[in-house]
Amino acid sequence: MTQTLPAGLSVTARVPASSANLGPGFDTLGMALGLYDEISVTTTESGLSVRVEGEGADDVPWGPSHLVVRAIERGLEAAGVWAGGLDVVCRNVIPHSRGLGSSASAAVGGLAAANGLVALLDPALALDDEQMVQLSSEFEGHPDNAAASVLGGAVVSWSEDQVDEDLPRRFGAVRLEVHPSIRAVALVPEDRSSTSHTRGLLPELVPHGDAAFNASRAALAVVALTTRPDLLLVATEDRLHQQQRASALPVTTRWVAALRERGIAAVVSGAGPTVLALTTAPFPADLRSAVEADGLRVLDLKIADGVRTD
Ligand SMILES: Nc1ncnc2c1ncn2[C@@H]1O[C@H](COP(=O)(O)OP(=O)(O)OP(=O)(O)O)[C@@H](O)[C@H]1O
Ligand SMILES: N[C@@H](CCO)C(=O)O
Repeated sequence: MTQTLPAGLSVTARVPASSANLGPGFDTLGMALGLYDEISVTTTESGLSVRVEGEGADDVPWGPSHLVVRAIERGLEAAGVWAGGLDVVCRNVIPHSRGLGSSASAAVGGLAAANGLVALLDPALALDDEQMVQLSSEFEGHPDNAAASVLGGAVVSWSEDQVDEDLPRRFGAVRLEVHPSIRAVALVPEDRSSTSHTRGLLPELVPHGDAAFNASRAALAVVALTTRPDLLLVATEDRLHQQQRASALPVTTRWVAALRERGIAAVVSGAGPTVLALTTAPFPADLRSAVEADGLRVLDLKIADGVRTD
């Protein structure tokens, strides 16, 4: 039986950005980064009001097609709960289309806000982390980003083959506790890049040798991230997607190579164009100046916990 949320309930979800792939873990590894969007939702008697502040405010629709609104509705539907009306305020900090998982954060934030409202009505109806990973990955399509924003830390995520087209694909993820000495630095270009465009550059088939190369590095990445940060440079090597996307990401490719030459474990963040550097030492001042002079922002970011609501 559908239950109705009374007007006047409010929640705020604080959802981290994420970086997918981490080099060799294409469509699998991810990490939550301490750059947060905030989504406040209040139930009303009727109607929908949407306000967006900050990143993307001029680009995203302020109505029912807004990603966050669709995710809130999906979250309420999954819990079997209905709202007469909603007042939604998005305070966005995560840059859009830069490889920092903004669309997954929007999906996770909307679902978490809905879940927070559901919990106020009846905690027994609220979704657990496993269901949040499933729904957000289904909704957005990239479990490596979505699971990182749900669970925090670093994640190993996976999707199962879809055996029945009438049933949703199944997704799963586990959180890894990142070694406390590892810090993340994001080099964020001004230019945007579309995930669907750079995915289109990937070949249908890959050589067996390259697949084996990446399997070893992805497995090693789990070790390096959790207990052996000294192995990060070798553990972040990739042969499956970064070079294949290089023609669309010339600035990114140049900085990944320059940082790696200096011994810093740099990778393309998600589908780019951001560069993610994982390091146990402070980011060198000369490199920081050179990157900034090239027009990229340099962000020192914490490895974040997952989405929170209050
Ligand atoms: N907070 C948001 N609110 C509404 N729409 C959003 C929000 N964040 C992202 N989007 C939508 O998602 C698009 C970006 O998705 P895309 O997958 O290309 O990049 P990304 O998620 O930022 O990066 P990546 O998936 O490579 O890490 C934006 O252009 C916008 O349409
Ligand atoms: N694994 C996905 C992440 C997109 O954010 C890709 O690289 O296309």
